[in-house]
Amino acid sequence: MKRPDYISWDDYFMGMALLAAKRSKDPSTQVGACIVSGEECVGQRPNTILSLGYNGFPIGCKDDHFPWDREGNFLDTKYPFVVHAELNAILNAQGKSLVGAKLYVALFPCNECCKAIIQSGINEVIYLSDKYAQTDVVKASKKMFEAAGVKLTRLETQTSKIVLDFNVEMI
Ligand SMILES: Nc1nc(=O)n([C@H]2C[C@H](O)[C@@H](COP(=O)(O)O)O2)cc1CO
Ligand SMILES: [Zn+2]
Repeated sequence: MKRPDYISWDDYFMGMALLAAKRSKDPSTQVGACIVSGEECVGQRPNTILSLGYNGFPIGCKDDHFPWDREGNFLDTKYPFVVHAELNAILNAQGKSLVGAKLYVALFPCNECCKAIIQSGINEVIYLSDKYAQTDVVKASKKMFEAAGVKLTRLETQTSKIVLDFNVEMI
């Protein structure tokens, strides 16, 4: 008989996004994104991970030379420099077609990532938290997603926690 407590596809892909977030050096907010092929992705089997990304500075912009601060003069903060998880995941796909793909991300995408998501052909965004729903950034995103016909799904996970234990001898 099969193991009953295996994780669902949705929890698996959101888990991958959360694991990617662990690579982020942002001291306050770590975000990860996972892009997965959908049923209608040409040349791809469904449920295949196409790309992953997390928030960080662009290649060559060293974490030791660029600021991670949230406050101060604009150029002394992370905001002009950081690449969001969603955009990094799209760019990390390195030209692979994302038409008809799904994007899993913990936090609802901002308006800038929203534009890149729409233009890349991703047609569904699955997220966990919409804690900035009241901001104009998220309102602008929703306006564009709706106009572009991108499906928005808040994920109700089947499991509340997944623990990774590197002590494989214990298995
Ligand atoms: N959807 C998102 N994806 C992201 O990768 N981020 C990143 C940008 C920053 O590095 C960090 C937010 O910083 P803070 O303002 O909470 O200290 O998370 C932020 C959002 C929210 O729109
Ligand atoms: Zn963004």
